[in-house]
Amino acid sequence: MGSFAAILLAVFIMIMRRSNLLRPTYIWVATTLMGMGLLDGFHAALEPGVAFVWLHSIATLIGGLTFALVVLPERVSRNPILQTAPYVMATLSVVLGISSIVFTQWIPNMASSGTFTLTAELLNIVGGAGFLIAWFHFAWRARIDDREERLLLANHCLLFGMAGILFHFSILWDATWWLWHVLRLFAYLVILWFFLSLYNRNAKQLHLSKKVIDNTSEAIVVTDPQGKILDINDAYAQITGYERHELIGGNPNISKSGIHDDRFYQDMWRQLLSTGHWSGEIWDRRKRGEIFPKRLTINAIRDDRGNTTHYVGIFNDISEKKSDEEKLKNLAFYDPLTALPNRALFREHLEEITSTAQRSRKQAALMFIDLDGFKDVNDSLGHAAGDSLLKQVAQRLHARARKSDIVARLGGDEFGVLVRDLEHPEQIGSLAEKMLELIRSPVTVGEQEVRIAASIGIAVYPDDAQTVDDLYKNADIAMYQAKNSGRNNYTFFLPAMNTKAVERLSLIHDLHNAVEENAFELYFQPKIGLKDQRLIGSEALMRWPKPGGKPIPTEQFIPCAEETGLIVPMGDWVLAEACRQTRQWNQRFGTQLRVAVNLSIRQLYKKNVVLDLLRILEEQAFPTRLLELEITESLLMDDTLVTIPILKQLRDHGISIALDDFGTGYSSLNYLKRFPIDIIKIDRSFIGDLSTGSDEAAIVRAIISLARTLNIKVVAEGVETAAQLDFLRQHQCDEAQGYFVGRPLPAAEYEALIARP
Ligand SMILES: Nc1nc2c(ncn2[C@@H]2O[C@H](COP(=O)(O)O[C@H]3[C@@H](O)[C@H](n4cnc5c(=O)[nH]c(N)nc54)O[C@@H]3COP(=O)(O)O)[C@@H](O)[C@H]2O)c(=O)[nH]1
Repeated sequence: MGSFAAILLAVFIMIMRRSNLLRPTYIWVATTLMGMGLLDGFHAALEPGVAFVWLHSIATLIGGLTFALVVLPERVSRNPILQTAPYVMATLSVVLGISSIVFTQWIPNMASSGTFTLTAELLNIVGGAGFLIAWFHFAWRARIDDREERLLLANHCLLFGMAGILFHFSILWDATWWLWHVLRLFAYLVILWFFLSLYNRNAKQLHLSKKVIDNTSEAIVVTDPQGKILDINDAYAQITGYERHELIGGNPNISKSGIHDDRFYQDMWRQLLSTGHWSGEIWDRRKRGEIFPKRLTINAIRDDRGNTTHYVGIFNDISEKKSDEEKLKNLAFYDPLTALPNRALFREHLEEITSTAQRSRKQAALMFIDLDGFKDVNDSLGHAAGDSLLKQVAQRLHARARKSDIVARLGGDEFGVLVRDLEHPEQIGSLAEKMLELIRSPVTVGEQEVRIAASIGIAVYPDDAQTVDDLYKNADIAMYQAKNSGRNNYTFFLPAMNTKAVERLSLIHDLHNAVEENAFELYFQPKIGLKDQRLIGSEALMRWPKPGGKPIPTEQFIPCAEETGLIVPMGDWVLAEACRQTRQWNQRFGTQLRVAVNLSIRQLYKKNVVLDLLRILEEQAFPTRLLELEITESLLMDDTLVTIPILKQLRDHGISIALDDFGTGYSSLNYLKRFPIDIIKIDRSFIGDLSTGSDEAAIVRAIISLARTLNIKVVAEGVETAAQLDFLRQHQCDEAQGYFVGRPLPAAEYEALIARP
């Protein structure tokens, strides 16, 4: 019965081995058991007698020797010749078993006169010793790993080993005969238990692995060496869109996208065959036709002899990752508002274009476009309006450029256009003209129509600069030149501009420092009432003294402060200081002197401008009725929808609004009645020649008379002579200001003037 069980077990083990449920070393155990079982079983086909002893004895010898081989160090037992040992032993067992039945006469007599022969004893002792060595090996190894498994094997070997040692006594008494049989039976049962528990454990593990594979989010496919699909997991079906039955037996190339050429797949197979591994990104096609990227790893599964038995492919759908990467790339290289390339990408293009232009000997041009008045739109209509304006300008520029040109947003209200393959620099001039025209045409922002302009600077490669940095710098310089020469135009870079640009940069730098260090001074230019020629107040004028040098002219630093926006903090300081000083004088001298302060467009377009101005007045305890704010004609006309309500509010609080440089701008007397203006300051260019019959005299007379009808006060600027003053008094001009009346004076000197009786 034991031997029958052993043969069954051996077959069972072989099956388990084939389905990879057992580790390779158990093939030794399986073949040994089969050999022993066969030999033990063959004795059933023989007459009771000596053959029994012979078959049992060689079964013990073969079993013991085979098990003993297990103890050999792995590097020895891996020897190909030794690998065949279990098969040799099993074959030997079959041959010996059959020949023992056929040639019974050859079976050596192994028992006589109630004892075993020496040969029989030796066969059993050697076999038993082999088992005991294996027992010791398994018991020892059980301390290190796979404790339960090895202990069962150890017990099995111990039982067979004891049976071998007890063999000598089995013939002596019935009890030892039974004991010998029971030991061998138990040995078979222990090994049966061992394999059953092993099978159970492995089956559970396999089940678990299958579950893990099926539930993993990565797609897994198993193929045979020829690439035929043997199995897939759920994720594979889900990602590819194919049903399981559509794939099993087929080839994974069913999902080929057609994006990769044959060479790609040939390289993949070459690497797979040589290294057993391939990993990379590949585009495949889902069942419904959609192409998707995946990160694929293929591994070859090899048997003990190194032959590939399967390929396992594992992949992730990386569409999302790819789109995230794309988004990141967009963030890094594209402006999110306008979707145009940003400064970084523009620079890359510039570098690439300049290098190709170098090779092809063609020219390339860089245009820097800076919007004029954008900040004012932003400040007055809000950032959403500013954004909408930028988007529309971007669209217009993009639509106008050629496909080969690059239009980019370089930051804020600054755009760049890169024109490649320039045949003649003149063609860039007409492009700039068209761009200016596009920017100039009205833009609808929300409910409102806005008009802006731009200044364009152009630098040509390689004529104007040989490096990208220099090209940038020179286009920038040209752009500032365009701004300085009146805006809304374009300027080509000229080498002479470089010096001016350096001066300008140094002025901006110094201006920043001056604002931080509060390095400005306030001068006061007296104004008199023409009726009684008494001092009625002053115009506060900013001065920037240079330590150890000449003061920096206002015409130089005021425009620069306007451009950089520094005029806002500077203007706030002027207002506060003018009010503080005038209040002090009024308190000290019991006067009601007024003060006029220039208001820049930047200040006017500042958010909360009214509240900020009122706060400053309150802080300085200065009455609003004594303050005049001077604005220029062009500022008033720039965006009447914005400026008029602000001026009205200021006026409602008692502040007078004076229209400065009157006559130099739009000069339409018609608008005067519509706008909230209290004072007109006739520009000094009209005061120069007031001789009888001159045009200027006629204009001045007309202005005074119109202002009277509109109930607007008139101040004449730039009065330099007594004759001019007389003329103005005769024609009932209200007030006068100019060098004849008094030059702009430092506070102390102006104070002396007030104190004069
Ligand atoms: N936003 C601000 N602008 C300011 C401020 N301070 C000055 N300015 C503006 O700078 C421009 C030049 O001003 P400035 O050099 O101070 O010249 C003023 C006077 O000195 C000059 N003036 C006065 N009388 C005469 C004269 O008889 N002849 C003559 N040739 N020049 C004279 O005129 C300037 C004042 O002009 P206006 O402002 O138009 O009344 C100038 O535009 C200033 O506005 C500031 O704090 N903020």
